Amino acid sequence: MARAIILMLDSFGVGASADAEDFGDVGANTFGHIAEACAAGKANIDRQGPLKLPNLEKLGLGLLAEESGGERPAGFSFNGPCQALYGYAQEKSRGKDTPSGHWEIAGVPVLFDWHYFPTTVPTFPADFIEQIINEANLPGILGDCHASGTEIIARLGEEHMASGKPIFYTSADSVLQIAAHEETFGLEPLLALCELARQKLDDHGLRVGRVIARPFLGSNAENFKRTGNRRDYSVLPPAPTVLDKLVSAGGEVISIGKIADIYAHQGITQKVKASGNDAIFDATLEAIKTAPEQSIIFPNFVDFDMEYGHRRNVAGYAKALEDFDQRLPELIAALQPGDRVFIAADHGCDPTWPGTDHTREYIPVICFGPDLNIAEYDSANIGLRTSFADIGQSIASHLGLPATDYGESFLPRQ
Ligand SMILES: O=P(O)(O)O[C@H]1O[C@H](CO)[C@@H](O)[C@H]1O
Ligand SMILES: [Mn+2]
Ligand SMILES: [Mn+2]
Repeated sequence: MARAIILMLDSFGVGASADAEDFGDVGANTFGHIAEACAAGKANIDRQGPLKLPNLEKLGLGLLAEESGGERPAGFSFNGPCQALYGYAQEKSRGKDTPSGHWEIAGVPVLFDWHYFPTTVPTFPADFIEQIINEANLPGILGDCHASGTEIIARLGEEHMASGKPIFYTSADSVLQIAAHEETFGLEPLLALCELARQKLDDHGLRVGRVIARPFLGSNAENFKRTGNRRDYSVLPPAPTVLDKLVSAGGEVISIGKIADIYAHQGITQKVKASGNDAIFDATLEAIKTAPEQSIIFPNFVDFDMEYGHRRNVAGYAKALEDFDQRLPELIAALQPGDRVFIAADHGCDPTWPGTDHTREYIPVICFGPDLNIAEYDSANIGLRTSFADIGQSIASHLGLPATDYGESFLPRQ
């Protein structure tokens, strides 16, 4: 039995990476700063005191974060021995966005430049917007600027409901986001509009990573809330990922949450819809119980990023981490011999950092399994990995798949 389970903690960075200066992120540290705030009593909403992640800590989280961030996060003191391989990885891809991080983890770094929209207003090309307005028969659009998604629906949501004009915005990532009310505008029209926008961007030769549908509900600025019906329209990864290689070899790739969207539905054999970290955890446990041999089970825990990192909500992020940690024993108990669990992230999103964007950071790399014998390694510490692709290459080795073009495996080839 050989299976791989990738627990993607979306945005859980462990310290500014060597190239953070290029991104204005020197000093960022998602994990380190959350731990620091908790230890200082500054994150006591729905939780209390120092950050407690005992299960992740036993897997080497504190030890690896000391190496990646320069000091042991506040409140973490476990010195091993660890029942896991632990290290940290630097991103080769040029962007600190979600697709770049995910694709690189699957063995395909993004070595081209995405198209980013300028911070000037309007931000989107006039001819592109004109075409969209004409073809979708819209009364116009709102926004056309850089914004935080929750802030812009509070600011423009009521005008949107009254006028029927959808809200177009972007961020420091290569994204075009369209927010619209799920009832007054309608979910299906919003999804159709996003598909049209995806097509037009591609026609214009604009290499925009994702068009994202952002439906919301509510009646006024005080109570607008985004729903779980978000959809991402991604371009295809530029080369076959380890997911594609497993599908070609007849295996199963089970997407849980937004994974399928991030890989543009390529290299995926089953899609499990789940929204919210807890539901995603439940779906992951279910897949672990039922997935056949030669499977990749791949959940993305998006709340860390979407609900807490971008919202700069330190206490919320800390609580979500503690909730995740508390459930890890359930997952460990469900594992079967031959399973390898990888805990990783796709970029940072330090909730103490200025702005609302991602931060260029190292990611944690933790690997364990019931029959992974750490004694066979010189050390459980696998140190600095020079690409996230080491994870994809290790999965290729473990599942006996053709090697990916990038990355060095830290697992033996089966
Ligand atoms: O502020 P919201 O809409 O959550 O946007 C965030 O979500 C986008 C996609 O993950 C990112 O580019 C980031 O800006
Ligand atoms: Mn992400
Ligand atoms: Mn994000």
